[in-house]
Amino acid sequence: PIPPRLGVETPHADELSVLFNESLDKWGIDIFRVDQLSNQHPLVTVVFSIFEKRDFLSKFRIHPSTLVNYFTGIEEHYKKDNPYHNAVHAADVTQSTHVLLNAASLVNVFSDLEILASIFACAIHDVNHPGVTNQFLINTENELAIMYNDMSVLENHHCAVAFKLLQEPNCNILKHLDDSQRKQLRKMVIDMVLATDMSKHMSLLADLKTMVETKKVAGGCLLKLDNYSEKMQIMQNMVHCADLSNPAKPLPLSTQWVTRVMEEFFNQGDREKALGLPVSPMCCRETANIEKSQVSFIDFIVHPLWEAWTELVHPDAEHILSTLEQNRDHYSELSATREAEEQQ
Ligand SMILES: COc1ccc(-c2ccn(CCC(=O)N3CCOCC3)n2)cc1OC1CCCC1
Ligand SMILES: [Mg+2]
Ligand SMILES: [Zn+2]
Repeated sequence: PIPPRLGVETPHADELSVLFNESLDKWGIDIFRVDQLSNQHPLVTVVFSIFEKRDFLSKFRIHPSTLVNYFTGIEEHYKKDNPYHNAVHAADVTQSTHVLLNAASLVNVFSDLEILASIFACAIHDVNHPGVTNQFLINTENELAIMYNDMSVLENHHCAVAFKLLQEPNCNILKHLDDSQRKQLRKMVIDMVLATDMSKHMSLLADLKTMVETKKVAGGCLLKLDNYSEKMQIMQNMVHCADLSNPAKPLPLSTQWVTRVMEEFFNQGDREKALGLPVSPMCCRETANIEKSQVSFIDFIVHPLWEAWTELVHPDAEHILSTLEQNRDHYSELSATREAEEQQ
């Protein structure tokens, strides 16, 4: 049976293909509308449409139904009742990276295999996420923390689940890659997914800043990216930027992500309270200051990262950085009014 257009069966196929024709390559597509129009298959349809647009089915000889089978399996392994770490987040990070890859200054920097690896890594980067943080799994001596010795527990798990699923029948999308390509892709995907662990953030950003400095010296072009580690640094930072892109999206999208991540954090806080564990920062629904937390998250983590990325791909990400700065000011004003109200 040939798979449906857009990779999913939906009564809204026409509306969805119009949305993709207009916005698949755009920063700020309404990914929540993609979720609705795709009959709750946002990841399958986003991956299928990106693979088609980049001609990956023929380039890598992937049968459409193998692609649909595999990413349907991946999508099913994203927990639907996670408010934040669900298939919509995976679709969002995947589509965001697809847009970042189209930056003019990144043209001809990456091979098709590197682009395939980046898109694949985003699609699977949080698969089977349990809706709690690494620290929670470590503190509760969860079997995953035991399995991975407290090191990037979630990120190791996401990789393992994704590659195990490839071995299911009619799911091996890498079947027609040669051995060397498959080995390279596997290494690149692991390197990118493990770099989405927040504990790697500071070293990743430091490397990016160094690269931006050397690029400036080299007259502003991304030359000599022939060695693996420099190219991988860019790919890791690109996926990490996409993973931290919520505050840099148009405000109506950003606020929905804030609601979702806070609900997931508060659920964790409830569980920590019930277990008599200390409640993690920002996880207490009674005391958390949502707007204030967003302002510090942006000021200390997201803005420094996007500032460095914007310099690297100058001038292609200026609009993203300015959206981030506008959103930051919005949350800051909200936080000030809330504080003033609480004074009265
Ligand atoms: C929309 O808001 C957010 C969106 C994404 C993040 C975020 C942080 C780190 N990542 C990367 C994955 C990771 O390491 N996580 C996943 C989130 O939980 C912490 C471990 N993602 C944080 C966000 O807000 C902060 C958390 C509450 C207020 C400030
Ligand atoms: Mg993650
Ligand atoms: Zn993520």
